[in-house]
Amino acid sequence: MAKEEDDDNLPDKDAAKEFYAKYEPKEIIGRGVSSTVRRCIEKETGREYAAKIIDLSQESQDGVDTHTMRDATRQEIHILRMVAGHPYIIELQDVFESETFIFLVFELCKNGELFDYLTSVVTLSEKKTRYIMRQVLEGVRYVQSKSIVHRDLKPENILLDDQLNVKITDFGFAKVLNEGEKLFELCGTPGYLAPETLKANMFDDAPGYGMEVDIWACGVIMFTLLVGCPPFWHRKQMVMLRNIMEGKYSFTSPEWADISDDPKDLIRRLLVVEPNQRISLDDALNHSFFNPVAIKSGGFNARAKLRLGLVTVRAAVRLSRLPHTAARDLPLHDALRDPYTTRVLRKVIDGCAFRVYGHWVKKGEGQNRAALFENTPKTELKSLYVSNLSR
Ligand SMILES: Nc1ncnc2c1ncn2[C@@H]1O[C@H](COP(=O)(O)OP(=O)(O)OP(=O)(O)O)[C@@H](O)[C@H]1O
Repeated sequence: MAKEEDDDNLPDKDAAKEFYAKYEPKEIIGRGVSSTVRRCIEKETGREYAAKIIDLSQESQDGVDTHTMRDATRQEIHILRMVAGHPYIIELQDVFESETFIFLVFELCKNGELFDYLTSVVTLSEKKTRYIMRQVLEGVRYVQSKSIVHRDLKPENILLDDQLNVKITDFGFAKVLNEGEKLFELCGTPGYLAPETLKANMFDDAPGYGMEVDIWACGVIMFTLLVGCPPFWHRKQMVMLRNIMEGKYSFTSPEWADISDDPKDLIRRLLVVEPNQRISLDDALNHSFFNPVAIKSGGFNARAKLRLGLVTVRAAVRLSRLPHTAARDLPLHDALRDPYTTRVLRKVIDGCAFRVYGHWVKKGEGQNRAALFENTPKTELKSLYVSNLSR
């Protein structure tokens, strides 16, 4: 790394003697609105961590009060400590505070954001989605067990460690809820907002929202993982927000044709507009998507037997069709005439297009992978939230 860059970005040494005494900062691995994240090494053990260095003086220049920023960070630290000790939630290892900087030392997630992983693979198989979503739902269940609502769940806030295990992060919008308490502030990222969050902001008589908003966001994430584009996206944001409030999305784009019924059914139950009819996290984790052929030893389970029969028949049909569907047997003129209709080629085309153009070259109406990159409103929403805090 260039020396000037280090000089530019590393906080004054006097400001955080304790941090430098214990850790050796290395290269920058990410940037937030008001923070820089660096890999660092704990001197005593040689273990690697990620240090999020929050520049409070920078916040002051941007017009957000330093004290407000400090208080908001302390609140985030408080919540991070409440949710500590779960395998699918980011572990806060150390905190150092100085006049102008706060250092948060986290466990290092070598595989970065789920968002970037999805970008590199375009879509996830049902199996991978099952693996990731089980961990996400378990992590959120733990958060809820502490009466905390995260309010900003999305693939950017789900990090992956070196084993590709989920680590839910960014508790900047999280809040501890009292029994029966409802919230009204608008905060989060537009495409992931639950209908009740939008209604709480739009209608005076709205009942507010609670922890169910995180379950909705899990539905949006799961949909996005499977097909690589979000369920409610529309190029006009107002239409997208209306789609969310009406729960208007569909499984009609070509990718869904290859996806089985179980994940669709779970998404339908997660994306229920009425929060008290939305599936609970326990029920979501017990859904057949996570237990494909659960046959209990002992008693006869008709449902499981039927499912096993269906899976077996489907597998047999696929095997018998293999010679006709495999790419090596695809007639050249078919492949040239309409390659996108062939699944195996579709995957390759999507992957190439994505790598070349850096965005989704989309066919289905009303959906666009580029939407995944439209995160900028978060900044506006965050400052809205911070200004709410200062009231
Ligand atoms: N523990 C970690 N391990 C590996 N990379 C990380 C870790 N924490 C953050 N990063 C990387 O650093 C980037 C910035 O993280 P940060 O938490 O500052 O982002 P942010 O949530 O966008 O910021 P802000 O809270 O200011 O909005 C992340 O997008 C991620 O790529």
